[in-house]
Amino acid sequence: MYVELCNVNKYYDTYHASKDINIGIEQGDVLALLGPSGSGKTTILRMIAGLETPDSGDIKINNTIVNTIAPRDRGIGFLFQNYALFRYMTVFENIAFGLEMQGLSKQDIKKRVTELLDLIGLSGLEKRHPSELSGGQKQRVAFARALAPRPNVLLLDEPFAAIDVKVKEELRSWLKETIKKVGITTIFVTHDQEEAVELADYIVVTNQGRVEQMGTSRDIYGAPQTPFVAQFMGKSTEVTSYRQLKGFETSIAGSSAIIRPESIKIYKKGSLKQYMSAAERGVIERILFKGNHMELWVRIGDIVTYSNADLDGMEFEVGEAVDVLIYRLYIFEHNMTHVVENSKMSTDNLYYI
Ligand SMILES: Nc1ncnc2c1ncn2[C@@H]1O[C@H](COP(=O)(O)OP(=O)(O)OP(=O)(O)O)[C@@H](O)[C@H]1O
Repeated sequence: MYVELCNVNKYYDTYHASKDINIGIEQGDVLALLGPSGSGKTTILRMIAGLETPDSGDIKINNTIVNTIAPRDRGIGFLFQNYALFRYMTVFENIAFGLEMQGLSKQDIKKRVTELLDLIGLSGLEKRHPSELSGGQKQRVAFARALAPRPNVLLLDEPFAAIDVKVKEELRSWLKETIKKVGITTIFVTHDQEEAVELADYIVVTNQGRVEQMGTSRDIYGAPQTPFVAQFMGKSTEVTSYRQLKGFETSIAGSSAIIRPESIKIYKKGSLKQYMSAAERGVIERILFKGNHMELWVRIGDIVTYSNADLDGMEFEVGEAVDVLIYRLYIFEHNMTHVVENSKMSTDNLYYI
């Protein structure tokens, strides 16, 4: 592992902000720290940076314990959400800042800044001041400034938080490509699962100061180990009376289960040609227009859940009686998650529904 946290604990007075954190990232990989506000993501990032000191445990970079090494000597570059560019410096001066601190010659500084301007696609704008740049351009300059001294690790704290939605999407894919091009080990904090899934090779899900799960986004989405992770990754419905559902009567007696919207399909009453024995009777409670799709909320007994529907698919009305197929549940039993398919449906035939 290139960056590693081993049994790390951090208290703010009596508040236990990081609880026995064990995570690692290989050289060149991108890791997302993903969790709700207050779950301890930034505290982990700040400890890696050296801006906070752990109360116990070790932080290692390239196999060296760095607990007592000053932030500037850890070989780390930072990028924060609010750009933090120096307002009175030009783009060139901002990018050159860390290089001057390193005492590089004027000639070497010029060479490196030119190289970075090319990397961020802003060659020609070096004389501008931050006030003459768009939000996305400012963030690119901040990225170049963080990379200029050739750090071994890049830390990003909510890098897109202050950027508007459209620019954010563009900037995200640009950042992903650029990080991979440079090949730098990167750790970033986000509360946005879409951002984590798009950018990261590995995701660490944090909750109440703990690591709930670490893995690829596919692992975390497809095999959530805790109810928290299952609900945090994608919107879903938690149910306790899931054994009343057709096809799940003999399922494991767990504490609760999650129904994901993609595991449900809603049909016009009587239109189902197969799997009638697996179908529930439901009533449409709410229809929400979501721009490129609809959300159909349906009541099945005391369970209210929802699925997504195409805009050009079947049309439904609130109050309409419908047939509902539930393909799969994620059932939680102690610390285990079971992915359970509907026993009344043969998976061989799923594609013909
Ligand atoms: N310097 C501090 N002193 C006291 N408590 C702190 C300090 N910094 C953070 N905390 C507390 O520690 C907990 C974790 O904070 P942290 O900033 O790590 O969470 P986060 O997941 O990054 O949240 P956010 O997304 O809101 O930034 C929070 O309850 C926060 O109030």
